[in-house]
Amino acid sequence: MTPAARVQSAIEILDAVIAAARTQGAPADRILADWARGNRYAGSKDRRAIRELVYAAIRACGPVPANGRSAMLLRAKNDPELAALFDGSAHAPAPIGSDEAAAQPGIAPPWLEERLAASGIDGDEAAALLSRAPLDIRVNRLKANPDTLELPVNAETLAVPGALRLPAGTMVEEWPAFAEGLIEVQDAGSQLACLAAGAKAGETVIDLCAGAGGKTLALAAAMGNHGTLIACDTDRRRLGQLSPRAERAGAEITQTVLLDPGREAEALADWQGRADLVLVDAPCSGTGTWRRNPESRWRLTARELDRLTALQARLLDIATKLVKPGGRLVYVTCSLLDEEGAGQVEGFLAANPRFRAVTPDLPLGSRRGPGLRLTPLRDGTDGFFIACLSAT
Ligand SMILES: C[S@@+](CC[C@H](N)C(=O)[O-])C[C@H]1O[C@@H](n2cnc3c(N)ncnc32)[C@H](O)[C@@H]1O
Repeated sequence: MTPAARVQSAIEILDAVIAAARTQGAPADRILADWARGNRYAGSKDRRAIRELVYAAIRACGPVPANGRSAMLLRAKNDPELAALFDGSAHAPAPIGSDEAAAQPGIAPPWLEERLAASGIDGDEAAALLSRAPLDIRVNRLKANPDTLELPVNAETLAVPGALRLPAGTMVEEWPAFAEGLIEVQDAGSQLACLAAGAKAGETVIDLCAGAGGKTLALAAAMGNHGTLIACDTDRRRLGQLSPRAERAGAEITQTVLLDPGREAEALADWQGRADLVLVDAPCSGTGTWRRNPESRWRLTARELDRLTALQARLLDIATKLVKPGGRLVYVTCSLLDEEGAGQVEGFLAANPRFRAVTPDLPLGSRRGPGLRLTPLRDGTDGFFIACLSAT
């Protein structure tokens, strides 16, 4: 493909990404993969270049752009080489019209930028939400020793025990160490959230929103495979991914419980007041993960944020009933909005005097209200809010 044809293809893919963002359709990664499958003439270099063009354009636009061309024009404004490729030749984008409008730059749609700023995320902190994420792995202590594990490439050691950092795009899934369950792909921020949970051998632990079990596996490793570990979720497909992962990781203590939305407490009736630890890794807006899914900021609405904060409050309420006297509740979101983090937990503490906040002892992060916050700029992780709540 010529460089100009790559730009035109990127514009068409952006059109699909924008349409999907407006209709809650497929994520950008899937749209790119589908495009590659349907356009076999594009070689690996073409695909890589197109991917770069698409993601750079997504990152550059704040509000949802009108179309793919206006998003690419925004980038072309500051890149004369890119602008020169709009030459109207075969498969190239049409020449840029003198009055043609480029999309609006920014960090996010204005309402969301305002909410972030009100939560103390602006300037460089906000810009870093759209930086490129590295690839972090967790060494699985059930099967490997972080000090002696040999990997095909040199990895950076991090302040997080057992965490290693690799360049983005490293194909770890092809390594024997991955197939054998010696390592798991997991952002260092997620690993810190698990560290904050402080799960210990012999405990009864409930991972209330386990998804595909990323944190469940880390909890099993922290527990040294001793105790009871219950992974719950309302999403059958995600929860179904846990068993094969647990098998590969040698996480033998994990059990799964599929929850019915609105009737979660019923499925967990046997565990009321029995858990040493309940982890609520709550569904959230994901503002801390824009490094990986930059177009997700075009999907979020104020109404969806309200739905999420109400769901988080409900999940916290369900969790309180599971925690035994002297136990703990650890609340985590990968969001940097206070309404999903510090504000949510402040409201919880006001309504639940049985719980008090304890500052998690972590090598990274900074205080935010009753919890701790990790940010891409300061901590080099995805954005997270973590609160440790101890019960009397
Ligand atoms: C942030 S994700 C969890 C990620 C997972 N803990 C991990 O480490 O990979 C939030 C999860 O909450 C689940 N969820 C949504 N509503 C729920 C509910 N009412 N009860 C339990 N889980 C719920 C979602 O299906 C999603 O998997």
